[in-house]
Amino acid sequence: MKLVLIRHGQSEWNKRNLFTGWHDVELSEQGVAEAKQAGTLIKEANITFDHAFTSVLKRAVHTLNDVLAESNQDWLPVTKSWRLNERHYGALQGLNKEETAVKYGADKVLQWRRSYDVLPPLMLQTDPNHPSQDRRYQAIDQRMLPSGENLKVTLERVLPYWTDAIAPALLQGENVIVAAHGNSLRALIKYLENISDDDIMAVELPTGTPLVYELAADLTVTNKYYLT
Ligand SMILES: O=C(O)[C@H](O)COP(=O)(O)O
Repeated sequence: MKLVLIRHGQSEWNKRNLFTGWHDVELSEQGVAEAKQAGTLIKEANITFDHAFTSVLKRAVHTLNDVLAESNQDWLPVTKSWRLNERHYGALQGLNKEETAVKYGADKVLQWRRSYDVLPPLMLQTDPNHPSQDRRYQAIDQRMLPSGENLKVTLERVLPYWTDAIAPALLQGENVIVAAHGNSLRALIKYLENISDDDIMAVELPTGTPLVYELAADLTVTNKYYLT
């Protein structure tokens, strides 16, 4: 069976080079075009799905909608979960990445962005943008609400969703698409390909580009390629 991972198309905040995390921004015009193109590529490759998964953030949800529309699979059952959200970027959310590098140093910012286990600076629970203020997240155990996540913490909350929701669909022989985010997908890729904590630092995912995994019956990866 096939597992297709797709990072959302370019968002308005990708375009402005802002740390985004759980902030809910729309796709840019270019991002919509990328999502539609991804759908066309999936159609041309004759890939059909049995189930789709996405996050509760509109840049991923809308990317999935465009992909399904362009590949004529609008009818597909879709399941959304906060566990597929982008990593929470803590107090960095809304800041410009380049300006932050000038202020705190490029090395520090690289560490915040790509190290496996360094946490970004904390977002306080009293912040009006903290997820505890958002209806979508009220069902989450308050102790799990992040104040800033590194890739390790992101993997720890993505993995139960893989095990409980995505893997069971694949194990039934279903083809699955997951439309999510740069870092929630990097976490999944680290797990799927057994990539080390050091090597995952260099793994980057382009926006709006379907990544196809062909999986054996036990879900080991037998082949991997981008549709471009
Ligand atoms: O949340 C963000 O800012 C981006 O979607 C991913 O950012 P990164 O490339 O800094 O991890």
